[in-house]
Amino acid sequence: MTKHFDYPAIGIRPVIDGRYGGVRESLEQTTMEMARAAALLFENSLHYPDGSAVRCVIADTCIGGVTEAAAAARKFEQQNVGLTLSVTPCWCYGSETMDMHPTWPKAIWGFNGTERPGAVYLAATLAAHNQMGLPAFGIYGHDVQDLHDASIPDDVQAKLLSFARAGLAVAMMRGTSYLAIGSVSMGIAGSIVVPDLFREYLGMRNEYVDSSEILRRIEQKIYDEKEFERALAWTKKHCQEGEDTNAAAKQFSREEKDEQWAFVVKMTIIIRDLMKGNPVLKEKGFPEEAQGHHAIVSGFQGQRQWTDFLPNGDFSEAILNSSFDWNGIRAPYMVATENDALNGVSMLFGYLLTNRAQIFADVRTYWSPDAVQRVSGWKPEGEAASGFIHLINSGSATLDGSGQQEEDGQPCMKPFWEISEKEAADCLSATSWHPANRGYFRGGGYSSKFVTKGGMPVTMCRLNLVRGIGPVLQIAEGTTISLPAHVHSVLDDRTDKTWPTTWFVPRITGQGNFRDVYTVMANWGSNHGSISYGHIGHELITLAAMLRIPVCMHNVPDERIFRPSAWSAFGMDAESADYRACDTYGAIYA
Ligand SMILES: C[C@H](O)[C@@H](O)[C@@H](O)C(=O)CO
Ligand SMILES: [Mn+2]
Repeated sequence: MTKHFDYPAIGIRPVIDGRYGGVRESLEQTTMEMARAAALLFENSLHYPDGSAVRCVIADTCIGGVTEAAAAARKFEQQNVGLTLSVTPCWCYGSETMDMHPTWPKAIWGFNGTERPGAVYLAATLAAHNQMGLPAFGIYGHDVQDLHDASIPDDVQAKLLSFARAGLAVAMMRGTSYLAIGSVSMGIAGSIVVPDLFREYLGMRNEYVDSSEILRRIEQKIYDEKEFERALAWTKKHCQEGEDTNAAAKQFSREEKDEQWAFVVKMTIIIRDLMKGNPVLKEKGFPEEAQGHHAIVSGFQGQRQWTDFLPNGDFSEAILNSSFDWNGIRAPYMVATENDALNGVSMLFGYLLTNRAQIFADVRTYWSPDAVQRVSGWKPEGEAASGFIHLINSGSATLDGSGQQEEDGQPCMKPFWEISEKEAADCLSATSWHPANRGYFRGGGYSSKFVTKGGMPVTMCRLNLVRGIGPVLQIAEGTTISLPAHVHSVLDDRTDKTWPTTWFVPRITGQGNFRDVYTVMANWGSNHGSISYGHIGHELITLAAMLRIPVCMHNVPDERIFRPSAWSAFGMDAESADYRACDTYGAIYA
């Protein structure tokens, strides 16, 4: 487990007018109070992936000039700060006080007052940031506040939190790894793992193990055997086996099926250990294996060499991506099926921004209203009136995606520490585990089947690599829907009905790639998408700007979009400005 101190902190820089003899003294307290208020907001609102409160580090003194700026930078380095917020209620000296760290995401909150001009410092210092190629986010309130008003207005809070969530995501992924287990799955471009992307844009490294490592660990019992017994008993009790839809001649015997259950449970423990390590392995004489690959996200190739003769990874991927297992309710592990690293990164973005488990899915079918009516006799209405998209893939969809958790009577997916025992149990009850379709998976295994409850606000995203541009991100906010039972059956049964299904309607704007539901699907850049609970498109946009990844398609309203101040110097067409700004600054770790 990561220790709390290992998570990066938010560094807070109280910036002040350096003139002693009256001005500085009169502002010391107000400035420090602003820093404390920001820290309190972060600590009370934001959590690390283990559920603990976010840590803030405030500079020891107000920063009135370069010496104090350097002292703050030194303190921040020592205390594992990963992003900074400068706050000030007054005029101070821009380039003399600014945060000049080359990679920390930065923001400045300039108090919108008029007794002293914090917003003037903000503008002056943003100009310095832009002149020096160190983009920073600018924050100041819409309404003028009185100098001693210590409250943080709602609009300022929203921007502070968006900045902090995205900045923490940047900081938390840096220094971790993507673990590829196996290689390229069925020619899927996203599983051609490109190390330059990880190193230059995300600050991550790539680890690679051959899938045979899983077999070795199974054969040589390199796993916690006690945990395995516990895990198997739990699985037998909580994971109900579903109908075997294979032709009778292709069905495995009961004995073979039971062996496969034991196999996939071991695989699950082993994939987790490969990612994170496990001290029990050291006690068993495997100190190297005990360390793990420091992986914040992984992918399992599976198809085809592995699944052509061994049980598939569906159980392992689904359980690891969920917020619960035989060890209770716990943080999900990000595991991409088909080793689609680009979708794995998309999941990681959604996860780090929300602390919620993610649904990995094929973006499989656009169902037009006419097609639905033709095959089911039902004319789609309400949210389904313009058609919908069938999201479905065996494996990596989190069981949290069944929608059995609730907030205010509505289905939702929660951070693990808010999930009740009953909600976890309900997700498991809503899921059946079917012997894998042997046409695809000759070696068997078990695929998770659930149908996502309608009514959840969700955001689908996907990172693509485009030769000549680099990475681009696409984002579609929308909602899950429920279909009338008979319509669901007709549509679902035409596909791989032993896989988890989510019916998704993106929010349509009538324009561009969001002209209609069909156009969203037609412009999706790959076979996969990652689906996060909530409408987090604006936070993905802020994160993408920090990483210098342009957003090629989104349906987020303008008023929610928050990018570094420099972006507005690239012109008034937001999309084109985003592309040129990302191109100008380049990957942050290049
Ligand atoms: C079983 C099949 O090979 C599926 O896994 C395939 O359609 C995909 O998921 C492609 O993304
Ligand atoms: Mn797929």
